[in-house]
Amino acid sequence: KPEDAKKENTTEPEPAKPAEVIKGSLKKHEFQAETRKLLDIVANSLYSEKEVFVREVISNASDALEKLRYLQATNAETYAGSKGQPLQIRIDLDEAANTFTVQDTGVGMTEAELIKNLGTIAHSGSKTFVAESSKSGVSKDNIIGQFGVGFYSTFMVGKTVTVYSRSAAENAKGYVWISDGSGAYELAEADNVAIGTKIVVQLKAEEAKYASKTVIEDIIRKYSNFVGFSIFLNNELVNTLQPVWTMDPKSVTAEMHTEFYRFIADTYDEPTFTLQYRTDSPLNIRSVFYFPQTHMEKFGMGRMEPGVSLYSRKVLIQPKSKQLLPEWLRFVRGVVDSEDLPLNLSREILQNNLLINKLKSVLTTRILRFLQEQVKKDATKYDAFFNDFGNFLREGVCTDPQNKGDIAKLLRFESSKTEDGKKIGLEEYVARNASETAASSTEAGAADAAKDTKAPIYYLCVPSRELAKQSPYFESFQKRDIEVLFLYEPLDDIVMQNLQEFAGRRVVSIESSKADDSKED
Ligand SMILES: Nc1nc(Cl)c2cnn(Cc3ccc(Br)cc3F)c2n1
Repeated sequence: KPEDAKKENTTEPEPAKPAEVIKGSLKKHEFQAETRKLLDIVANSLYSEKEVFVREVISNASDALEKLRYLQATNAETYAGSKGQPLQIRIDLDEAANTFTVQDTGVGMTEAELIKNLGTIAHSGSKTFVAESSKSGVSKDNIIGQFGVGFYSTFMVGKTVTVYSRSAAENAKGYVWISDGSGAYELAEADNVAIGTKIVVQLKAEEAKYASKTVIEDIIRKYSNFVGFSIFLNNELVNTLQPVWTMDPKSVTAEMHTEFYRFIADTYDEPTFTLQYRTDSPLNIRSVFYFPQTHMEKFGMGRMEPGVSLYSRKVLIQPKSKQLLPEWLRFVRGVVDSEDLPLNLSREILQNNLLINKLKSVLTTRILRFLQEQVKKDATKYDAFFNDFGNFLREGVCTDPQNKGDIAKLLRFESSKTEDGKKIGLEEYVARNASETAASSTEAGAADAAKDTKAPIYYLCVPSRELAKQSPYFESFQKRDIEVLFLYEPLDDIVMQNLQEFAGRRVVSIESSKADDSKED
């Protein structure tokens, strides 16, 4: 695990091993037509950014390590031979030779798997794959990862790819697989092949940047920073941050959250609030959300980008996704990881959208409940947060009808009965004006009558308390000791018009005709 590797010194010089040697002669194999079509798509048109080949080979390596760890635990005797090796991923770059090499000490491949792994996958998925990948709404980059055909993305940047692999099963032989990504590959037995898989990409001349350490380091940090195995780049440990969202919340310290928050939010402040949320139903979710201390929109510095990234099994799928939370929650930073989001082609894209929408509504509800808990926990701290972020919540009342009732509970106002500067919420207002019944009940249907029999929530839009006191409208309410909310924020008028009612009570401005009812008592 990366945290274990931290104890090992991070620049571990790898003892030189004898180079692999081909045994016998290379045998040529033609790809089946199916496979070739699929692999052409992968190597040429599928990915929006070529850099994702790094993510794909690291994900395959991570899966191979995961698989070996499982087999060592369940078939100890068969896999005893591999016990000596640390489970890790090494990437070595050679600018002179213009090569990118990734090696894992994972379960490795037998000769049959080297042949099968590309063929069958292509065979099983290629029709749906080709059909869906053209219309898929979800970013295509992630679909390949599911097939493990991600390996073939190396041909986006490689003119020749050589794979050395030896299965971790006892007495397995080592093999070498070579291809230029066209219709064929060569295969032979080889000596000095370490258990696991080593992929040597001879880079195209125009892709030499992928032999640069800084380029590859940035790509690893972007996509694969939380892979559960140590990743060494030119013998230096790269992935040191822990995937806090997958850890037991009790074992994550505030410092770990702050470090992680600063990494994902690319900022230096600390989160005001932290929510770590995990559930297995209605779908698997491991998530963490941070509420920043400050934001730029209040200075009119333009609209903030959403800040929650979508991962699947610790691998970045969609950075700063726009689909995970409603727009008015764009100030929230964090990570959502769900194993249930296969993004693969067997499900209708529509279903994926249903999955994403289900995820969005579960997350939004949980965040609203969390913020309501913060109001009760520390109203002063919450009010400070509300002073800075209140406009996002006001926007939510106006743009998210499904959640507007719950968002309204988070709004805070001064009133004719609060001390100057002190705020209350709508629930508090309702609770202490519950005894009131409205003066007149109309002949309208039962529902309306219910609404009318409960005293409305009265408010006054006014720049300050002093001006409220001078308002002729307010005078009559003051005389009858009826509490009136003071809305100092211009936006609040629109918010209240959008809200219309709360907890079964109409929300009424004392400057409007509707408030006249109260004069009849
Ligand atoms: N690292 C790693 N380890 C394992 Cl166990 C597997 C199994 N499949 N793949 C993908 C793949 C498939 C065919 C060829 Br040729 C190369 C290749 F990387 C793997 N990659």
